[in-house]
Amino acid sequence: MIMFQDVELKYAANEGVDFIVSFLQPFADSVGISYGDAITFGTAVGLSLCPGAPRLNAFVGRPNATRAAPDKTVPEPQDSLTSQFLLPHTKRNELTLSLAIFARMADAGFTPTELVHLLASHSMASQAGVDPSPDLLGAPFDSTPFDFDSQVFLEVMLQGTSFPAGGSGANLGEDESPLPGEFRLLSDRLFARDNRTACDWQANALSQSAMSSNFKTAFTKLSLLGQTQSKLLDCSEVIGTPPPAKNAQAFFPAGTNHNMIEQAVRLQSYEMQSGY
Ligand code: HEM
Ligand SMILES: [Ca+2]
Repeated sequence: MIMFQDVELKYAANEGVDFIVSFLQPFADSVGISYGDAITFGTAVGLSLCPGAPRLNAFVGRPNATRAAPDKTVPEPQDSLTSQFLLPHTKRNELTLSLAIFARMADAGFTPTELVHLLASHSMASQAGVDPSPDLLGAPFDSTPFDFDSQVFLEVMLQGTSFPAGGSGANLGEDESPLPGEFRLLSDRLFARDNRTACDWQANALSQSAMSSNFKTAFTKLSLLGQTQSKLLDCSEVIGTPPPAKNAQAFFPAGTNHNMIEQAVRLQSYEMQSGY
């Protein structure tokens, strides 16, 4: 991504990544480490400051990429979970060829369960490009964007009620959220309700400690993708210990309650039933 940014930053799915690339590249160049090491080591150092996050391993010594990744491998929030089909978007009347998210993750060796585990990252995440309205710059995916916690898993299970004020409403890849100012990705809504991922999603909603350690395992795998672990140096000891989680478990934000939970287990495939 950094090595071949001239090519890869033009891919639609990478919109918004340019900022961190322009920060990490000069940093990696000045200290003489590869871009892959800068990304994974930076993630471990960054998360060590976040309440509730796991203490990540830090392996270093990756070589730089030798060619650009092809386009259409990174899922977008408007993509379907399984099938490739033309997704009509009611508001803009545009047609988009949808990727099959589970298949693209499988290409990289990740199961739907591991994808859910990686999505703990959306507990400390916000959007800028799905709805580019200035008021929604940094609109978070859960009510606690500075905590690595189970909130995103609980809150995405709540019934959506409205699009955030100040935004342009139903954007491609956007879904109604349950809280003012909160932004929901359509793909996250589907993961929480599809029978292949709903149980893993609920397990993460119910347990802060399992959510955190699940992420650590899946992220270690992600950080070693395409690498031989024995050829890398384990520098994990220099990574600090993150502060403990502020809450032992997820809570219902003000104005929400258990009756708003859309719990899914039995549906054959939520995306089929709801027409996505
Ligand atoms: C199906 C898979 C996924 C989809 C469709 C998806 C989609 C998105 C979108 C649309 C945004 C907002 C980008 C913007 O508007 O600026 C976002 C933010 C983010 N995502 Fe994902 N994501 C997925 C998986 C992941 C995974 C596996 C990780 C990490 C391992 C991750 C980490 C993040 C982070 C950290 C942000 C926040 C960036 C920021 O706050 O600037 N996502 N994601
Ligand atoms: Ca959070």
